[in-house]
Amino acid sequence: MKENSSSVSNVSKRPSKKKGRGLSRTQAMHQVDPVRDLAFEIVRGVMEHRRMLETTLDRSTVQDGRDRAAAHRLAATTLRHWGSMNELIQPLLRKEPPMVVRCALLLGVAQLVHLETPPHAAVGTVVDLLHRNKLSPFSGLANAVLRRISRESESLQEGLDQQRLDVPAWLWTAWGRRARAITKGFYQEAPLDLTLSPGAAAPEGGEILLKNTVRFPAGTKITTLPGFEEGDFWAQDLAASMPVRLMGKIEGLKIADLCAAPGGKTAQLVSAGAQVTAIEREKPRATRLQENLERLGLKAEILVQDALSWQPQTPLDAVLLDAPCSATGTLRRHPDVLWVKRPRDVKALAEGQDAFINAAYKMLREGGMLLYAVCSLQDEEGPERIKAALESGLWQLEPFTEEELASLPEARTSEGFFRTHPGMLADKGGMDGFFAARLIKQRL
Ligand SMILES: C[S@@+](CC[C@H](N)C(=O)[O-])C[C@H]1O[C@@H](n2cnc3c(N)ncnc32)[C@H](O)[C@@H]1O
Repeated sequence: MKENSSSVSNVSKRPSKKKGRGLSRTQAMHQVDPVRDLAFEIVRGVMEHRRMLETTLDRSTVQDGRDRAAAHRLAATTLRHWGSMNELIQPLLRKEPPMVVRCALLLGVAQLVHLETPPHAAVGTVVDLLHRNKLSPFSGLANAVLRRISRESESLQEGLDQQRLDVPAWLWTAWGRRARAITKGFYQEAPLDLTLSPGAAAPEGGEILLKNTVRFPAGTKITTLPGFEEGDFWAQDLAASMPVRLMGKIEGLKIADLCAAPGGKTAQLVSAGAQVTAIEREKPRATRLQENLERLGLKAEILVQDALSWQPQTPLDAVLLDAPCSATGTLRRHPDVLWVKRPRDVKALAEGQDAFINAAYKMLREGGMLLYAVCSLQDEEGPERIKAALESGLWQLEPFTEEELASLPEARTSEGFFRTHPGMLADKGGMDGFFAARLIKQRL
């Protein structure tokens, strides 16, 4: 499957003008290629250290926005197709190369097989990358493997079950019958969905998906759209906009948004007329939430604290819990999640989600509503959490009705939960994976 990546295919290395002091001639010749260097760092971070892609990007000294975007795209493509590309090179290796070399090789394969980079550039830049990283002994191997792939990629790919290979076994099993559709969905780059501020007109050129949600093609920069500075909209995937919609009429209600930053759902709650307390534990993220609301001209009480230990002065009408989760629903944007998360992370997150549900119980008035949501595809973080909450006897499920989900009927489960995955709405560009359920507080 080819991905559209003019940015990477057009970026060639920039040979250094001057010889660096103390560098060998070869190193000096090949010292500047910020895109591949950053992509290499990102992929190594994920595969060697289980470090999230965004963490490496945040730490990077590469400033140029186009270089960062091209590096992100190259790294994301490599991570998305890691499993099948690994299988592709396997028969061409006589010995197992160290992981660092494998990262460089697969960056090359991604360029050849998925990004339409001209073979001489893909091979040459990987060889240079190895030289720059004191891995020159592997340059012959890279040359041989990548040249062979560039000549024979079609026949070498024959019979490979790409989708199956690109997903770690534990996730493939956990996704069950949804696995193929999910994988096909996450191969696509996510479009840009905007939620419109009350009364704002949609910027031209978008496709209206639902009331107040407009879709622009993948790669659209939100800051370049007219109306951004004026606060006419914010970025929010269609699926992510659904939990608040599913809270129904909330005008005038006292609501806490327990895990609030960067604030997409807080903005929806305030726009719908609720009195909102937004709680966020991380200070920098709370600052971002504040800035986002200011741009949109919306007001909420923002508290920087641990929602697990917060108690309102008077019981609340509703709580929105967009709980910390494995984020497997966001694989289109974050393919690193595939390789960073482990089954034990999901287990620990599920325990945390139960703790948040119990904390929410103490905040609500009797009959108050908990809207539970996670951007996860895992049963343990979705239906299983709700089943556990119901078994406690503290809650009653208020199923989402057919009318409430008339615009997305395939997202309604037989239990009355909301559940999406990246393969849904495929003809319009897909959507994130989300789970949501509505619980009502019962008397003890
Ligand atoms: C899934 S994100 C929330 C996205 C947000 N609801 C939105 O729509 O923009 C989870 C957030 O919860 C925050 N968080 C995690 N644990 C928390 C806690 N114990 N108390 C408050 N916030 C927490 C994280 O810092 C993160 O910003």
